[in-house]
Amino acid sequence: MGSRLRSIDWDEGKFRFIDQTKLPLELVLVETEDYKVLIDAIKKLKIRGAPAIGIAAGFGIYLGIKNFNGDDKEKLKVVFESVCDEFARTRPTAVNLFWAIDRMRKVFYENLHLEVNNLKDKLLNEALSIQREDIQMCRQIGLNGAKLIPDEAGILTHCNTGWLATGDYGTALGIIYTAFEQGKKIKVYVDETRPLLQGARLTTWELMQRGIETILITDNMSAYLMKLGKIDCVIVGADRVALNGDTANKIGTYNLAISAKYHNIPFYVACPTSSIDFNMKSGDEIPIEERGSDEIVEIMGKRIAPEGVKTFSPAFDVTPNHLITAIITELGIIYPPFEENIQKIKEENKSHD
Ligand SMILES: CSC[C@@H](O)[C@@H](O)C(=O)COP(=O)(O)O
Repeated sequence: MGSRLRSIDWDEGKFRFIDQTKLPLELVLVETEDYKVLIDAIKKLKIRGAPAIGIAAGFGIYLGIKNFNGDDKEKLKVVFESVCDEFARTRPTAVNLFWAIDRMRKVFYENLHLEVNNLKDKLLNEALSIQREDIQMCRQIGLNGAKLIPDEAGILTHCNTGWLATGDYGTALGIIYTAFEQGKKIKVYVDETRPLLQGARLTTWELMQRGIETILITDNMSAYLMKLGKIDCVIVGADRVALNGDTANKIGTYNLAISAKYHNIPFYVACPTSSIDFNMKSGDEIPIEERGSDEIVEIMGKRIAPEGVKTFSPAFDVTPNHLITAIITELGIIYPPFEENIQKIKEENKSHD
């Protein structure tokens, strides 16, 4: 473990994570060598946030084959593929999960000729690289995006995109942290983010620990705050960005983008390039996760709606590209026309393969 607490980490042969469902009331650390614990943690949002899910899947796939005995490669392939499938079925929207699974698969098949223990080592190294690269990408996103934050800005953010949701630092929150470290006096308005309250529980907790001025609002207050002139920019994260810039993020992001456009306020998306789905032409193709009715009819386990009420609970929405001012990545700030400029990033990515 490094000197600073991370939401997910690899510590002397064990995977360790903060159970985010318990925050901010309790800081519970879970240590495991069982990949099934990670599958359950991702499904239940104990580990959450697109980059964090991808990193967890990398380590989880390694743990899933770590105890494989013998040298029967055909059997090993079957176990490996079934573990990958289990991770792929946890949550459908964040592309970082599938990106990480693809990276683990590539390393597995490229090294299948090796002795099984060496192959396992290669997989662990790849998981560690995914984690290390995410931390570097977040740091760079922070530096790139902080340039867009004016001094004394009122910033509105949604859901949680901080160190809890990533390898470290965060994406949208990483930008806020960097601007703050640069001495900018900022105020951050945090949407509570129903149904699971990632804003109220997690983002406020992170920001207040850093001493940043934090103002919690309920999700239905944002348009009014914009009208009052309190918001200079909106910054959110992303679970999947399509080639044309359409962006899936936590449900409620689309409302914010519409309100921001109406009030002429810049609307920024911050994400690593691992959140860009270079195979998806537009946001219409992005699979949107639907979650159980319990998350709507209850708040923190307490029932608030009548028994038998029907619910609809999409976990994400898609913000169309024309509502987005810029997409801030580790490789730089992408402005419209997104189609053309994301294509350029794709070419750059290919040359790194
Ligand atoms: C850096 S995290 C970016 C996104 O994953 C985040 O904004 C978000 O929508 C998370 O949703 P969650 O359902 O909490 O995993």
